[in-house]
Amino acid sequence: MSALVDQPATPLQASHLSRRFGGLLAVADMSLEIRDREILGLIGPNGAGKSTTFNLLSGFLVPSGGQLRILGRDVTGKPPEAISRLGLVRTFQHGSLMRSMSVADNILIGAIGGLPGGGRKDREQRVRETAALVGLERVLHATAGNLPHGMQRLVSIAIAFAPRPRLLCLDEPLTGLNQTEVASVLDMFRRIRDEFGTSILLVEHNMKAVMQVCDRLYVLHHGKLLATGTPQAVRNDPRVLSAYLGKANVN
Ligand SMILES: Nc1ncnc2c1ncn2[C@@H]1O[C@H](COP(=O)(O)OP(=O)(O)OP(=O)(O)O)[C@@H](O)[C@H]1O
Repeated sequence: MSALVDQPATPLQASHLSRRFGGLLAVADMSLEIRDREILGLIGPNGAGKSTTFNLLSGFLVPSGGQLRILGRDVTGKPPEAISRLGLVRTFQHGSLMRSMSVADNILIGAIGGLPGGGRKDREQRVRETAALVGLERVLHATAGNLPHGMQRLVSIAIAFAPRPRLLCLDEPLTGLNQTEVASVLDMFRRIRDEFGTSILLVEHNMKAVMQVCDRLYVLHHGKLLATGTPQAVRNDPRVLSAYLGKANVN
């Protein structure tokens, strides 16, 4: 029997990524991977390099050095559309919805990308299923921009998840949500991981939520990787505690 057994490719692998802005090295020698079916958190104090890393991983910034692979393919320097075609979809910190359109039409925009050969019925079904998953089924026909802030956040997540990406990258999705909303969004993330096999990357400042929902964490500090591991391991890492001291409480 052959010893070479096909291994499923790692969804995302970044090796020694760096990014310079003029004289500032915002991200240096960043190596990380996002594994199958995991919720991965990217955390660190303000200015640590989280957004820059997130933009490098989704193709919105071209790296100054290093390599990026999605599902085993080298996509270093490729534009965001090429990366999203391979199954990585991202959201934006300030939301990514069309305010004057209905919730259903917003989700439809996301669904179309994931159902290139699908007909109207397939798309409508995808919109309904996605709305039900994120808890928007009762406001499908409302104008997105008229919804309360928490629901608008859900619309952004629904648009991103409608094409059923392999990798869902969420930029501060919990900002402005109350405790009840946070709890239900965390449950939704777990369902997306468990029922759809999607890997989720979270950049998030809400430490309590990150510690609850993430399988693994990468901690950045001054543009470099400071620590990685389970929330439990990271929480007890003296280097992490010292990086956060006086800034935010990692617990
Ligand atoms: N477009 C840019 N031009 C110049 N400097 C930049 C640019 N984007 C980010 N930086 C700098 O790079 C460093 C890392 O910034 P980045 O936004 O990635 O950090 P962050 O961890 O996301 O911070 P925050 O938690 O405050 O959002 C900072 O010093 C920032 O000022």
